[in-house]
This record gives sequence, structure tokens and C-alpha cells, in this order.
Amino acid sequence: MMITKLEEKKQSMYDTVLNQFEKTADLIGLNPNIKKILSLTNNEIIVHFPVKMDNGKVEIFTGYRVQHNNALGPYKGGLRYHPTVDVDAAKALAMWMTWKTSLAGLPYGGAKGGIQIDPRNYSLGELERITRRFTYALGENIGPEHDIPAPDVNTNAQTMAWIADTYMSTKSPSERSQNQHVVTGKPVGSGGLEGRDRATGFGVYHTIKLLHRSRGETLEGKTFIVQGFGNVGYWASKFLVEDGAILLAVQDAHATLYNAEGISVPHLLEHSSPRKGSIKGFEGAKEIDPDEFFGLECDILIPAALGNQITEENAFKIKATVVAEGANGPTNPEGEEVLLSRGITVIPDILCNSGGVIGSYFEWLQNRNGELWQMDEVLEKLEKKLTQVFKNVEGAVKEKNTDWRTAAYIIAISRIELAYNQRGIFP
Ligand SMILES: NC(=O)C1=CN([C@@H]2O[C@H](COP(=O)(O)OP(=O)(O)OC[C@H]3O[C@@H](n4cnc5c(N)ncnc54)[C@H](O)[C@@H]3O)[C@@H](O)[C@H]2O)C=CC1
Ligand SMILES: O=C(O)CCC(=O)C(=O)O
Repeated sequence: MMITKLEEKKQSMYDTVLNQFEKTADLIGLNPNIKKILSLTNNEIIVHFPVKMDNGKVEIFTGYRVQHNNALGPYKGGLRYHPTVDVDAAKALAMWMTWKTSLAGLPYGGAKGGIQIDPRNYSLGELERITRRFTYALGENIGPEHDIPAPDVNTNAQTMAWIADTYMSTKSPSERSQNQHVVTGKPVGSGGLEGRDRATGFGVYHTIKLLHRSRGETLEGKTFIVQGFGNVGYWASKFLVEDGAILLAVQDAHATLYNAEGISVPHLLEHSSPRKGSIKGFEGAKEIDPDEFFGLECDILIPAALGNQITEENAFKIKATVVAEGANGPTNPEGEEVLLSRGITVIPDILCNSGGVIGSYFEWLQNRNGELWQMDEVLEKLEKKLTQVFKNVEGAVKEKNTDWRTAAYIIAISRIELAYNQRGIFP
């Protein structure tokens, strides 16, 4: 059977995470029974649900929620609205969440899901109805102590507010407020956490900064390029530029921009916001061929869009000496081999973008305890936690004389193995 380009891409995302897991499992001699459990996902939920469109016609949508593992706590992970969402993509992304929450030392497991749509084709009212129907269809497969979604590609605080409202409306009046933490990443004012919006981008910036600090360098004058100018790409760029780095190029789904003098982050945001996030047409940079992007001269490359972007086909072109994975799974194993053989440091996704889920954990605690945390308090706690996680991985890199991803996986998988062993399931 012929495999289309899109299918090839999806297949290899799941292959990527399994390859990364198996490599580390073999390295640490993971208990074979635990390896079997972690190689599979616990639950793969697929729902089909009808929604009335603005023109009065009914469309049927397909939504996914894959729950990989909950040995360390409730399932946690984002919801993505994108044409590439399917069960394989959700399985891969759910596994990454399990490793990420474990590495960060959070009391969570891993899940991911979404709907296979291009949200640009729908009005705001349609997106609200799609989201509410999806929430009903998921029913008790999500819950504040069971599986807690959050924003991901093409979903945001508004999407989370609709989910929380719909889920809470299924509860009796006296139970409603106890269910607000069914999702995180909500708007501030509806149970959201001050600073959750910037938490992932802040984490990307902070891990880059810590890596440079450990080498006796600062970010002043360092050049960087970023793929994706959404939540993660924008906030990471903003923090980096505020710390003296220079943004040379940005690529999104519609255009690739370059300016050797540096691109203004606030001006680019101002340009893109009213255009459904597109950077196309920005006058403060010239548009270049998308194929030139990865080969641009720079110090730091931040993939902050989709998976499988850095492969054996383009890794040899990359000039950056640091690749900071804002996205989940942006580098496939063959691409990573090329990068490592060329001495390029890869800050792996499960460390680099973990600021988001750490921020979500703070929001969950805030809701559970009926508290309201302030921005400075949140950023201080986030920085402290990220620094601790970074130092743990740095320690493992040195101790095991290995790359950053393997070091991060060793910590993440060993923690889950310990939990299973402590419970005496596989003595
Ligand atoms: N939002 C969050 O808190 C977290 C997000 N992530 C990951 O970060 C990545 C980006 O997520 P968000 O910024 O939230 O999404 P977003 O929806 O806010 O932005 C996505 C960006 O990627 C661009 N993009 C889409 N397809 C592209 C393509 N083929 N080539 C180049 N650019 C493309 C879009 O134009 C947009 O600029 C995803 O991999 C997501 O899983 C990871 C941790 C947390
Ligand atoms: O904030 C969260 O719960 C998860 C965010 C997410 O989807 C991710 O880290 O990839």
C-alpha cells in the first residue's frame, strides 16, 4: 500500500518516542515487565460527535484522548486542534507527557489528545460548539483527579474556559466549584494562573540561559532563529530578546522571515495577532524561501511548532550550536544522531518545554486549595523548579557521560520504575 507523505510523518512520530524510550530502557536495564507496560498506552479514546455549523448543517468531528500511564498520578497533557491529530500522534505525544511530568517530579502521568480539524476553517461560535460537544463526548474520561487537559497547538485559554464550563455544568451545583481544575491554562479570572500563558516560553528561555551559564556565557549578542510564532515561539523570543539575544529569523505555517539586524518581537506580535497568528506580510523583515530556514547562520535554533521537523534530511545544514526543543518531538532519532555527531547540544523537549506543565501544576494546586497566586510568586517558583530539573539533568549528563536527552530519559524512566517497585508489583 502506498504511504502518503503525511502518514509517513505521523508514523515516525510514534516511532521516534518508542525509539527514545527503548534506547534508555536498554541502557538502564529497565525491568522487562515495566518496559512492557510503558511501551503501550493505557487507554486510547476516540469519539465521534455531531455539531451544528453556522449554515445549519451538521458536521461530524473526530476527537482523541490517549492516556499513556498514570503510575505517578492523574493523566496530564494538552489538547491540539490540527489536521495531523490522530491516534498515533496522540499516543506519541501522550508518552512524551509521561516522561516530562516524571522528569519534572510532578505527581502526574501522561496524556494528550485533540480534534482532527483546521480551526481556521471555523468561526469562533463553531469552535465553541465543537469544544463543548467534544467535552460532553469525553464525559468522565477527563476529570480533575483523573485526566487534566491543557492548551497545545491551536488551543488556548478560551478553549480551556469552554471545557471547564461544560464539564462543570454536568455536576450538581454544590460540586461545580470543586471541578474547576479539570483543565489548566484557563483565563485569569476563571480560575487560570497568572503567568501560565508565558510559562512554556519562559522555560525554553530559562533552560537556554542555564546552559549558557554553565559554559560561562551570557545570552548578550547571541543570535537565534525560531520555528513557530505561537504561544511557545512568541514568549521564548520575547524573554530571549529582553536578555540581549537577537532574533534573526522566524518561520510559521505561512511564511519564513529574516532580518540580519534583528526582528522586533513586539512589532511582529502586533502584526500577526489580528491575522489569526500569521507572520506573513510583516514589513520589519524580508520573506525568504522556507527551505533556507534551518541552514541560517545563528547560535541557537528553537523549533517551536510541530514534530519531526529536524531529520536526517536537514540536520547536516544546521549552523546553530544549540537546538532548544520548544516543540514536542521536533527531532527524529536519525536527525539527532547527525546533530550529536556534529557536536550540537540538543536541550530535549521533555526538559526544554516543561515550564508549561509545571505552570499547569501550579494552577491545579491553586484551584484545589482555593488560592490566588500572584505573577511574581509564580515566576519565582517556576524558575526555581526549572533550575532544579535542569541541574538534575546536567548532573546525569556528566555522571553518565551522555547526551542531554538520554540523561533526561534516564531520570524520568527510573522514577517510574521506582514507583512500580516500591508498590511491590514487580519485585
Ligand atoms: N502551549 C504550551 O503550553 C505547550 C506547547 N508545547 C509544544 O510547543 C509547540 C507549539 O505549541 P504552541 O505554541 O502552543 O502552539 P500555537 O498554536 O500557539 O502555535 C503554533 C505555531 O506553529 C506554527 N506552525 C504550524 N505548522 C507549521 C509548519 N508546518 N511549519 C512552521 N510553523 C508551523 C504556527 O503557524 C504557529 O505559529 C507544539 O509542539 C506543542 O506541543 C509544549 C509544551 C507546552
Ligand atoms: O500544561 C499541561 O498540562 C501540558 C502542556 C502540554 O501539552 C505539553 O507540555 O506538551
